[in-house]
Amino acid sequence: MGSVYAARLAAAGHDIHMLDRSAEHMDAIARSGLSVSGPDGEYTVRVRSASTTLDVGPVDMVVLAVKAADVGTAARTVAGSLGPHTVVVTIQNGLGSADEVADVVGADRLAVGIASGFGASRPAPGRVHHNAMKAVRLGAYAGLPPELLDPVVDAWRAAGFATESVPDIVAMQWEKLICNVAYSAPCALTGLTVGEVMTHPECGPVSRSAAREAWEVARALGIAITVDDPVAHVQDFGAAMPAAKPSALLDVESGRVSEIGVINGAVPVQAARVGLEAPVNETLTRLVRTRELAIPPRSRE
Ligand SMILES: NC(=O)C1=CN([C@@H]2O[C@H](COP(=O)(O)OP(=O)(O)OC[C@H]3O[C@@H](n4cnc5c(N)ncnc54)[C@H](OP(=O)(O)O)[C@@H]3O)[C@@H](O)[C@H]2O)C=CC1
Ligand SMILES: CC(C)(CO)C(=O)C(=O)O
Repeated sequence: MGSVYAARLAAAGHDIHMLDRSAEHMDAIARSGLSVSGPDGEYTVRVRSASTTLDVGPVDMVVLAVKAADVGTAARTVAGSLGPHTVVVTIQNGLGSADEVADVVGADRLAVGIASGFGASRPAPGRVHHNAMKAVRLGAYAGLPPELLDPVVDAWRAAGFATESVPDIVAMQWEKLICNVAYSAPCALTGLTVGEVMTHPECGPVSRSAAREAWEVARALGIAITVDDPVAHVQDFGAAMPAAKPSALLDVESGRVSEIGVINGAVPVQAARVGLEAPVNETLTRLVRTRELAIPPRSRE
């Protein structure tokens, strides 16, 4: 996802410095540019730098596009690039990442993003693919003033993202969480794509129950989600990218630990806060973790 963001922002004329711990990906980009294929065809862009280390003074915006387990380390890594007016945008699925980033970079410079309907993957070093590109919603975590948030929103919009500034980031996160719980664990457990889960006679009902359950928990918590029908909500989401494999499935396929704990696993934790249970998401989470326990310890670090 970081490569998709970088490519579009670079194509819109921004100076982009990319940091990733994959030397192969960074070297390929530094050598031949970053190639993107997606709903609007294929293109290759040049970025200012692509490296496994970051040596850039204060920048206007830092985007953290790592998995939930890595946000703390990533936030500490970019400390040298933060000036008094640098906005940090952190974009993860699931719940809890923004709190961790706020502790490191400070709550008042933080914007929280939710990216929806991309289905992104990295087929080869220097190349990324995304199935669709529905929206990037951004909002202030706490005290980020509009004079710092608004130019960030404008820049994402001008780069071609359907970007909306959102006042209630918690509702935004739950609206996406309902979609993710429908596909993350069901796909990770079965190997099915998003579209296959939607129409599957056995797995489809499980996926819809997971979404319904998350929706009920959000309502019990008093979160101001604007979703009236959770099943229609997740079907609209899935219909835009039937061929996509959620990152939880990509992780399981490549022997990595997924974000299941902050996606399906977040639902029972949040349910307990209001005295509820969430057995569908709890069971799905335990089954994904069972698969993950078969991963050799080094990949789990
Ligand atoms: N993929 C998708 O379609 C979508 C994903 N999301 C969310 O976006 C977030 C990112 O997902 P995604 O792009 O798929 O994740 P990936 O794992 O594909 O990309 C993250 C990259 O960041 C690298 N990285 C992690 N920590 C550091 C660090 N400290 N310093 C430098 N590089 C680091 C990782 O390296 P390494 O491989 O070594 O770990 C990896 O190359 C997740 O929360 C995901 O749920 C949201 C919408 C769509
Ligand atoms: C593909 C999926 C379902 C998970 O990575 C996703 O979150 C998105 O593209 O919005």
